[in-house]
Amino acid sequence: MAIRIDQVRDVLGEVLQWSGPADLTLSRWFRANPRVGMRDRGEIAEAVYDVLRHLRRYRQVAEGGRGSATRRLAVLGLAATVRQEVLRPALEAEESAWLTRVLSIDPASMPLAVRQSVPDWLEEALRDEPQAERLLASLNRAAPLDIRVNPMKTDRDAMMAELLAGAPDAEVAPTPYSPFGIRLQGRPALNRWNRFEDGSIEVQDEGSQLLTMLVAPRRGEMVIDFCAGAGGKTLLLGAMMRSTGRLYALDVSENRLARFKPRLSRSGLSNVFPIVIANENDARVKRLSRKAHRVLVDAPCSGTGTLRRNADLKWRQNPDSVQELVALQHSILASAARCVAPGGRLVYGTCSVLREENEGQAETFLAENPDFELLSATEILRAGRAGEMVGEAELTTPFLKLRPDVHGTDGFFAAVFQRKAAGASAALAAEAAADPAVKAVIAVAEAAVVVPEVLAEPAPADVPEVDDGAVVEVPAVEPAEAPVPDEDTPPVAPAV
Ligand SMILES: C[S@@+](CC[C@H](N)C(=O)[O-])C[C@H]1O[C@@H](n2cnc3c(N)ncnc32)[C@H](O)[C@@H]1O
Repeated sequence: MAIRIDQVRDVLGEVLQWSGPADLTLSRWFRANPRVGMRDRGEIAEAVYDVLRHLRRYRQVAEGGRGSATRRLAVLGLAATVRQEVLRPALEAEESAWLTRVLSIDPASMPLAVRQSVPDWLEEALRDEPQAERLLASLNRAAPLDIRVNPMKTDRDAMMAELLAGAPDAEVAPTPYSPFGIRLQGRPALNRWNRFEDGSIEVQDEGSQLLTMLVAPRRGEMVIDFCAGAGGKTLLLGAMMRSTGRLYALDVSENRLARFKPRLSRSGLSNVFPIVIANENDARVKRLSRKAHRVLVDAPCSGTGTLRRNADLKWRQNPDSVQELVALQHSILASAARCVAPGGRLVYGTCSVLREENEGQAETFLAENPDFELLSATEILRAGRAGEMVGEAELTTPFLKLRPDVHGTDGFFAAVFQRKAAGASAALAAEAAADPAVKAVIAVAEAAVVVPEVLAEPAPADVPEVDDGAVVEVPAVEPAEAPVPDEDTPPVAPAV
């Protein structure tokens, strides 16, 4: 344990420089210390993430201690994540007495922002949310691991049965809302499971799955995933389209799209076209003007909904960086909207819990784009297979608003817009009518918005057989080697 304290202190020394995302710094440290075993890595990571979650409170209570401030933080992180009888023998008597004193401080005596360890700007932004403290507390808890089955290759029941056969002690449950999700608690021993490798499953938070389901693409459509990143949502979109039609996966990041390619080849999809764009106004985007039935904007955002997994984000963001994101989101949304065919659907989503990135952005969009109208996200989910699972009280606004304390997902927001098919300005209508390609698209899009969602469709008979070939090692914690997760779901917590 004495070594463990030093290890956590060393990692914190690097992570608290804020030179990059904590998970990357941690990976770098593990690579530089290859003799640290898998179990030890897990313990180090847990203590480091605990400190990042509770940094402000720990710093305040640890102010009075002696010795290195980083060591004090390391001891507090370990006190929260390993058993006291393991930790205490590694502490000097004075340090142990200090720990006892510090642990007895009642958090209720502290201001909200200290108690819940958030910067003032974030507390101010969230204080008027319903049950604000409960929300903040839930963002400080470790998240379970959600995986999503690939409906092109298997189904949830089969995967759950297989999972339980391989790890009977695993705490496994279907996700409550998404029909594609499986939730794993704790650290199940699944590290010899080949289903990541054969594309049957992906790591993806249930909230991310639900956001994607709002797009509800249909077979044969033209769909654009405008901010596809490493393709977490693209893969589900492609499967919902049953590998038909055309799905353009756009992103400005060549690296992220490169990380998407191996996932895409595992997935069994042949309808996806990844395209690197220079920016949201790229000429290739302009060529897609009014052509798409469905466009998803999974916007770059503050990530404040994912603090359970990326606690460092709250310390690495500030009001100015959020403002920059808001401006970028506005510009991306404007360009993406131009790609939507009359009658087509535009879904704007974030993994943020900040109003200005969410409702604020949606309201501005509606004010600036009178040819779009807002659809009810709740109704769309009800029409899909998530329908019977979405309770009345849980999704009451026209937007999709998910929170860890209410839905058990990361914090997500989505707004669904539809470009008016009739009643669009005369100029737009004339332009559309003049283009036979667009005309065909309009007809399909108009049909698409009134028929039941693609999720309600029965699975086709030609679902490929599940390949139960070679078993591969899926290592824990090390993001460079772990299965690539959804962008919103970095692989920091439980090991698979
Ligand atoms: C939230 S992430 C996307 C996550 C991804 N959809 C997934 O589910 O895995 C936002 C993405 O937007 C991309 N991005 C940033 N600026 C952009 C722009 N101007 N146009 C298109 N994509 C952009 C980023 O590179 C990043 O991959």
